[in-house]
Amino acid sequence: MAGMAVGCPPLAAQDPIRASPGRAGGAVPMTMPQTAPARPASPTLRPEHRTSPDWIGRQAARALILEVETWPKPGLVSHIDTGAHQDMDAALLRLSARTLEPYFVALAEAGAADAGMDRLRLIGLEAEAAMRQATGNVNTHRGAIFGLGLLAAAAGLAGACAWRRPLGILIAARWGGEITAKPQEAASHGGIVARRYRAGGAREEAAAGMPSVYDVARPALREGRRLAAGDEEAARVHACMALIATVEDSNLLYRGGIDGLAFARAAALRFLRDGGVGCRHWRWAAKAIHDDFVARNLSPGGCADLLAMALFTEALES
Ligand SMILES: CC(C)(COP(=O)(O)OP(=O)(O)OC[C@H]1O[C@@H](n2cnc3c(N)ncnc32)[C@H](O)[C@@H]1O)[C@@H](O)C(=O)NCCC(=O)NCCS
Ligand SMILES: Nc1ncnc2c1ncn2[C@@H]1O[C@H](COP(=O)(O)OP(=O)(O)OP(=O)(O)O)[C@@H](O)[C@H]1O
Repeated sequence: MAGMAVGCPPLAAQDPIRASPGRAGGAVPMTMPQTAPARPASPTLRPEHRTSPDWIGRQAARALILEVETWPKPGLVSHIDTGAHQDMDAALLRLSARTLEPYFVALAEAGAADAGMDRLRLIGLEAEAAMRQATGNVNTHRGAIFGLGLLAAAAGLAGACAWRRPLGILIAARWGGEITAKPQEAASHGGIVARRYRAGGAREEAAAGMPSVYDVARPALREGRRLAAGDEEAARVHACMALIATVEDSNLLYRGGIDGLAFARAAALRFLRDGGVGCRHWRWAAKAIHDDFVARNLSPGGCADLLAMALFTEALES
């Protein structure tokens, strides 16, 4: 794969995270940089054998399963309970993750061949169809297919052209313009929310290079490990709360409107301000927030996806 004649996209003249279409309204400039980007210099990718499409696909499925095996995540499905969801449980999410693995492999291969967004979208739609077939038409991972799928494609492209900077920056530089140019779906829940609240959702996050993954979830995972003496599940809960406190999650907006989003953010922020997973009784504090979300039928599915994406990028970037 490393020998393939694929040219990496030139770096954006400005940091695509700060100057992305989603954030600043302009197209990502595809010229060589004059100055170093603002994001901290690169996590280098792992050795070549660990960037093969098969390995990338396995890591994507593993990240989805790790996300499920995390409790308490406010309103979300886990191995302990189904949160604010009537139509899915942990077993269905695990089945969905396993079903999607070959599609993540295909996306990594397509990325390695420098495919454009049209090709990636076709594979993404096939993955959605396979997910619905396997789950009896339940939307277990639509948002995750999109975000993790783009990261898998970026990992494939990065391996093919020795890209040594974050995968999110590669997404913004290679596919950000095409993601922004595609009209928003009218009938999807994300589309309805985008019109009603001018919320950018999953597409804006991706076109901006996944800032919530790199600037929120990854630092929170590290902080969670420090606070909870290396307890990985605690670190994932800490990162989930950090995401809920900041992300404009279209699932929260669809189910709870502006008030639901504000309630969710305030609860997560209070948890973090009280010490997060460094607090002695953190699990019960998180469980109380989980119960409040369930009582209000709130579920931050976008934050769950972003947590999985953070775990995936940790596995691929050292
Ligand atoms: C862009 C997508 C996510 C459509 O989303 P849309 O905004 O129309 O809304 P929809 O309700 O279907 O899904 C939104 C999902 O995104 C996630 N999400 C919500 N808010 C956010 C956020 N702020 N950041 C990231 N993800 C979020 C949630 O899981 C949510 O369920 C995607 O499903 C799509 O276009 N699929 C077609 C296939 C494709 O293009 N694939 C690309 C290559 S993999
Ligand atoms: N553990 C999880 N629990 C719940 N949702 C998750 C989880 N992990 C990821 N998600 C994301 O949440 C989305 C599903 O959320 P949800 O069921 O709230 O949305 P919906 O199907 O648009 O609408 P509805 O509100 O009618 O159920 C999926 O696209 C998926 O990517």
